[in-house]
Amino acid sequence: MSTTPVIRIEDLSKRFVIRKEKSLKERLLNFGRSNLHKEDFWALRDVDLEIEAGTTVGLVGPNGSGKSTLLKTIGGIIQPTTGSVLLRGRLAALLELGAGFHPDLTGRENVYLNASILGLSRQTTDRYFDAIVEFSGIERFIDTQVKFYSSGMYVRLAFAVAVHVDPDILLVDEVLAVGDEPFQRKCLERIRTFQKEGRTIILVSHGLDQVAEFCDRAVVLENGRVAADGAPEDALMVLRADFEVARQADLARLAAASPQDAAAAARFTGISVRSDDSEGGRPVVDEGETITIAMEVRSDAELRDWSIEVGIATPLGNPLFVTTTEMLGIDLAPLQGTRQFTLTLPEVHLGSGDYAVRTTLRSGDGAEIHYVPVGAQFSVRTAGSSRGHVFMPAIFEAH
Ligand SMILES: Nc1ncnc2c1ncn2[C@@H]1O[C@H](COP(=O)(O)OP(=O)(O)OP(=O)(O)O)[C@@H](O)[C@H]1O
Repeated sequence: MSTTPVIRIEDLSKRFVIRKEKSLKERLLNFGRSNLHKEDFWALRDVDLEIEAGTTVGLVGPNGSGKSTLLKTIGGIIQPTTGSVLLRGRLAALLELGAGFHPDLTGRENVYLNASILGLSRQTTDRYFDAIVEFSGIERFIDTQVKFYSSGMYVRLAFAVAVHVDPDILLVDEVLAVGDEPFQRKCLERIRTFQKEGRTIILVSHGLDQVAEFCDRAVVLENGRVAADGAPEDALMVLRADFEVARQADLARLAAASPQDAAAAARFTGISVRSDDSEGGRPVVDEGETITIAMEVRSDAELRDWSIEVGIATPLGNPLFVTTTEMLGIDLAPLQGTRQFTLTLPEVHLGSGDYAVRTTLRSGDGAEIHYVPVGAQFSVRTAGSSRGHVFMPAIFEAH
């Protein structure tokens, strides 16, 4: 695989001007002038990215963080306010539903129009036409105006065109999600083929597991800026942690609306992993050895009939192990104030890698009182005789 950048984004920013209705007071004060006032909104700020040929990059982030704006800027559909995008090679893009299709033209006419915009001659498109229609699976509607298409039919045809025009770079926004399951699977298979052929793909997705599975790299956008960029596992961990911060802030806001409940709410006030060894500040345990998870819980009001759940998850948040005080047959005494607890796992049989400890406080009916998805992290070291999240001794013999 070559390491030449095929996309170079430098210092890219995009400003939108939003027009808002003025309040009644503002209207009275500005009598006679427009009822709208303008506000600048920066959808992208100082984005620098270099994307190497042959990589699949997942663009992730909360709603409104600028993913589609970045993809459209790369696709040349919107112009940046500052900065530049340099591309090497033919680009095909699947952006907003309907982008690139003319509603009054038929599917057939749109295939030719689209292909010619992407630089294909009529003869070349003639050659690909049947394959495009077959891939799309909408033969019956190919001579219908696309304004009568369902959103799924739109995407089927648009994806079919995009993958048949021999692009070096493929941009795919969330649109694939509107296709039905068999079609999505077909698209993902095609994307895999593209990867093997060394093409470059940028994929916007809210499916973080999908990004982890398909992408070599993930870029996290938050408020128009790059918040993390790197191996999917690391970048997605940043995003998940930020989602959790936002969720806790939401909970805090809700709690602030009823301060009595907030003060009374029980919560974890400390979670750590103890082991004999550490690397770069992170506890490390050798396979087969012991770790101890220490927790501190605080409740200002008396907490009765409650339990603690402790889990171990991969950096991407997939749970591997869960136990609860209930499962362990332990009845926790009522709690008022602060108390410490430990859970000891005398033999850790995980594979090499990093893990997160997640903890949940639950009331007697199982309802969640406080959930901490990444309370602490630790690494496991093995002899290196296997890969995967579970460690098992392996003996190989010739007979
Ligand atoms: N044409 C426009 N005019 C004004 N504001 C816009 C325009 N296009 C996008 N925005 C704003 O820019 C921000 C980023 O939008 P964008 O669609 O890029 O986000 P996104 O990360 O793709 O979100 P989602 O996950 O919801 O699809 C949003 O706040 C959006 O309202």
